[in-house]
Amino acid sequence: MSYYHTIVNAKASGAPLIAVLIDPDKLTLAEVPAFMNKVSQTAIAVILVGGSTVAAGITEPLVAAIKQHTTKPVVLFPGDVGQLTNKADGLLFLMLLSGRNPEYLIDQQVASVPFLREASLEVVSTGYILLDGGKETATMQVTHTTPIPFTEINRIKDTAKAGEFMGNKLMYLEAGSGALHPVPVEVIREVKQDLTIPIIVGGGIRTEKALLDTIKSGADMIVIGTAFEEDETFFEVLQNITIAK
Ligand SMILES: CC(C)=CCC/C(C)=C/CC/C(C)=C/CC/C(C)=C/COP(=O)(O)OP(=O)(O)O
Ligand SMILES: O=P(O)(O)OC[C@@H](O)CO
Ligand SMILES: [Mg+2]
Repeated sequence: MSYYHTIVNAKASGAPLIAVLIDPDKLTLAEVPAFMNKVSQTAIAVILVGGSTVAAGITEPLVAAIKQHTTKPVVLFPGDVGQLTNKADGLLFLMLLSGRNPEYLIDQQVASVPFLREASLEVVSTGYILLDGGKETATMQVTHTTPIPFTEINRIKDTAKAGEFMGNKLMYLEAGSGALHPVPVEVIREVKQDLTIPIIVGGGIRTEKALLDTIKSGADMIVIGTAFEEDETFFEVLQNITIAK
């Protein structure tokens, strides 16, 4: 099935999807079998692959190795055009709406077209809103953009709604990889009420409480990366919770 429809169905059912983010800079090919064995024992439904700074050429063999261990959709979450590979199933076709850097609003997207025209990836237009999770992140450094503070709720809502009006099919609220503070419940609730498209939330979710709060606030897909990188026992947290809003 289309990964986009899997997310739309999750929104309709009220049971959000959990996605693991695998950073090609951090997981080696040799570590893939054991890591994917842990993934397979959890309710993780989507595997995202990407990073803000990934060396060219390493994403493709990693995705190929991941695919050998799962039938779940493997979706690219790329920081740049160099991370594209047709070995994945889908692509979050990101535009960085919180920033004002044309490189991440249109240039990377245009540069990806010669590849995507020949590829069979499921391409889904995704607004990407970087929020201030209390720590300078790699994404801020790479994109030379400033995140929006959690307190600027109207600006966050207007940015997300503008993305929906411009045709985004998904909206990603990002506190930043390894954020000190995940996206607050109130921010997710307010954006959710205002949009018709599914909402993805990630950044700094590393405790059971943070995960449960994010689920309850209405996120349709929740992305967790650092918690698994730093402590693989976080997989057990996932096994023990009920994923329903
Ligand atoms: C459409 C195409 C081809 C590319 C989109 C390019 C855009 C707009 C990217 C948005 C900005 C960006 C750099 C996003 C990166 C998203 C990501 C995978 C973040 C994860 O960051 P980590 O690499 O985990 O950071 P750390 O290394 O600090 O943990
Ligand atoms: O690594 P963490 O903090 O889980 O964040 C996941 C993702 O939203 C980062 O782009
Ligand atoms: Mg990271």
